[in-house]
Amino acid sequence: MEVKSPFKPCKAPGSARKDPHCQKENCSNSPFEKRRKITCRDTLGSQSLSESRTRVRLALTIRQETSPVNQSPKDGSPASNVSMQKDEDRKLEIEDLLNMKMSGKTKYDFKGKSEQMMEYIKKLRACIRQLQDCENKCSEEKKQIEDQLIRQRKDHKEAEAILKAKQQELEEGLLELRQMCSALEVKLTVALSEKEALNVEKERDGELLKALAEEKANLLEEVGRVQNDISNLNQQVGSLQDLNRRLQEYNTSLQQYNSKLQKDASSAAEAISRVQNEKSAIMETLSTLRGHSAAIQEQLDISKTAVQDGLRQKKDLLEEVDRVRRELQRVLDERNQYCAQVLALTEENNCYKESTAKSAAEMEFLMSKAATLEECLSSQTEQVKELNQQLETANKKLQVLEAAVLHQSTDGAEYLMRQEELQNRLAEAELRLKEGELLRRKLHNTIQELKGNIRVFCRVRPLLQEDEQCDAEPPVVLYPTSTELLGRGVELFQSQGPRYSFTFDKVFSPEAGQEEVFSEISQLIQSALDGYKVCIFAYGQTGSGKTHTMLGNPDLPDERGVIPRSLEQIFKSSQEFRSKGWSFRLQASMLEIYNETIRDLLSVTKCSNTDGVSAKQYVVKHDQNGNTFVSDLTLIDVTNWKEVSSLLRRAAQSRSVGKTALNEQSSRSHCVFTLRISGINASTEQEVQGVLNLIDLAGSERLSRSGSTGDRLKETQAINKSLSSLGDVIVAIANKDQHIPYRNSKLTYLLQPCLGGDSKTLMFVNISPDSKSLHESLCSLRFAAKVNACEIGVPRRHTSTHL
Ligand SMILES: Nc1ncnc2c1ncn2[C@@H]1O[C@H](COP(=O)(O)OP(=O)(O)OP(=O)(O)O)[C@@H](O)[C@H]1O
Repeated sequence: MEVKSPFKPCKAPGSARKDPHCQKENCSNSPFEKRRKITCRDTLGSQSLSESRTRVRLALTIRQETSPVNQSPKDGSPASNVSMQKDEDRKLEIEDLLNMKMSGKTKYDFKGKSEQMMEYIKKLRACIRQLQDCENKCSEEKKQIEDQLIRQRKDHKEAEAILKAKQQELEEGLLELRQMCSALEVKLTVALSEKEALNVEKERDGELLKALAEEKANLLEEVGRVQNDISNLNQQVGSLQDLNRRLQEYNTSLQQYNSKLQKDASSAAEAISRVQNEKSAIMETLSTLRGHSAAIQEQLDISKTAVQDGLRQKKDLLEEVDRVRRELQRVLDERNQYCAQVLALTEENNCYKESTAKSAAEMEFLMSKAATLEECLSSQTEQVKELNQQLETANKKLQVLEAAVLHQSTDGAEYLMRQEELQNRLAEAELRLKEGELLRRKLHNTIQELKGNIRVFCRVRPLLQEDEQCDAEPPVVLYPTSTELLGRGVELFQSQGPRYSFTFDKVFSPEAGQEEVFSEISQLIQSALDGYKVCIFAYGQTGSGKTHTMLGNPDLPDERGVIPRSLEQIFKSSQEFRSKGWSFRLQASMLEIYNETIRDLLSVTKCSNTDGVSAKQYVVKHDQNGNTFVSDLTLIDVTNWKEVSSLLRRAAQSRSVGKTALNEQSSRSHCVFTLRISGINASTEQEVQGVLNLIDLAGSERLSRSGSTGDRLKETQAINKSLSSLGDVIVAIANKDQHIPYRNSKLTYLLQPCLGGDSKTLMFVNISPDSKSLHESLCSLRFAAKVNACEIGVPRRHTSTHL
């Protein structure tokens, strides 16, 4: 049975209202469309009632789902609860409506069923209206929600903008923080490097502390020894009191002697200054005289050329006079001839006159001839007169010239006399100068003898390699400029560290050249010729310039060191002394002490075994006169520098050198050059015996700094041992100990007469200005200061006279 729907039928599927949310045509998903479809089908009566019910149920369900009231059931407000209740009731109502069954009185009670159906349709319509109302409400609610959504989006956008601004602010803050962070990192690295530097400093301080502790221990030992000595001395006090009285008497006499010596010294100093003043005055006079002499010499030269010109003129005039004389003679001869002819003619004329018989023509002819001859004679006479006049003038000229020559000669003689006089004065001044020099030398020796100290010169070498020069550290060596310390003081310091000041007899800065250094010691070298023992040694760390100072470069005149210059001076002076009757014999020897073994550097035979150890056992001996000998050592007579130069070259080839961390070519041994000087004066029979010892010691650096291993380590240990023995000897001498440990090393035993005896000793302490060598330089300067304070014996001249 078909049920006719009261609703208008659907026209066509295409004319159906479209769901604004759905793009597809005939989309059946929207609740509105679903509901309309249900209506259409009911109207058409093509669908079953149960299907219509299902559709209404579905529409109801969807409505419930899309209802904003149903979307927030949990908000718990009373209004929402009431609406939910209403919805629930409506749903139940609709459910009941949908479940309702059409039933007639009979199976064919269509009327009853139709009425029921109408009723049912009415209810359904009411339902639909309600649903439409609901839907309208829903769309209103939706609109509200959309407005709300727009507002919320706007709020969201604003919030987003605020957040963005905040984010930007935060990013800027972050950037700032990052910059701060990097600055802090830089600060941190600086702080770390400072910390490292402080650690290094601390380590150095630790080393210093260690050295001080060692020194302290030594001092404590010393104190113990001194205390022992004191107790011994206390025991001896009784016996010494007696001695003391006698010593006091002796002391007074010594004091008197001392004051006398001091007076002598002051008078000697005065005499020196006087002599120096005199010397400078003499030098001035000498230079003036030299100026005069040069001017006179010039004048003399001019006079000599004038005299020579005069003589030449005189010679010319004499030649002229001779020539005129010869001419005169010739004219006179001619005149005589003419006179004779005239006489003969006159005689003839007389004869003719006597014999008048002859023809008048002949007579006339003869008369005319006589007249011509007379004319000729008169002209000849005039010529003679003229020539005589010329002769007279020439003679006068000659006289004038002779007078001029005579005058010039007297002037020349005068000049010569003056020159001779000046030369005599010059010779006299030079003699006085030499005498002054001799006196000065004598006084210098006296002062040095009175002083009785080992003299110490400090030499600071220039910065060498590029890395030394590019060192960022400021200089570590300073030279005080106060009048008192100028040229004598030296200071070591490190930035923010303490300052160490030292004073020596002379301090040479890096600018001082080899000549300047030698000029300060030339007097000392000279005293070797006067019969003294002279010892000069160079001490310092490796690479500080010991070899440069002692030897230098013998092939370059400006670079020659102490050894070549000393020998040149000795050769020159010994030649000069020859004129005073002196003749000298000079013998050179050279040895090195390597690993506590002596090696002869001038030996021509190769006498060392494979280890470089000499097969010969060289033994050091001292005789009663304090002379030192080394057995089997080669002694070579030398007479000039050339010979010495070849010896030095030979020795250099035999020397033990090696490479250390501090010097490419390091001397690994102590090298001793000795010149024995024996002089004899034939006229006075006086003899002198001098010795010149020039020593280049091996480097004094610590083991750790030398970077030595293996053989080098052994060498360094041997070097350190001998140098520390040298220190012990010096300390013992300074302390005036009864026992001086000379025998502790070959070096000290060899130098015994120089250190404790009667020789003149000078020590060069060489230091490097490099900041890395500061500690080594400090050790060297401390050692040198100890040496400077050390009083040794009074130097003695070794002379003898055979009468
Ligand atoms: N006063 C100076 N002027 C210029 N150069 C110098 C000076 N002193 C030293 N030198 C140079 O320094 C370098 C090292 O010097 P030298 O070899 O004399 O040192 P050293 O103390 O003898 O070393 P070592 O103990 O290792 O033999 C050399 O190249 C030398 O020419």
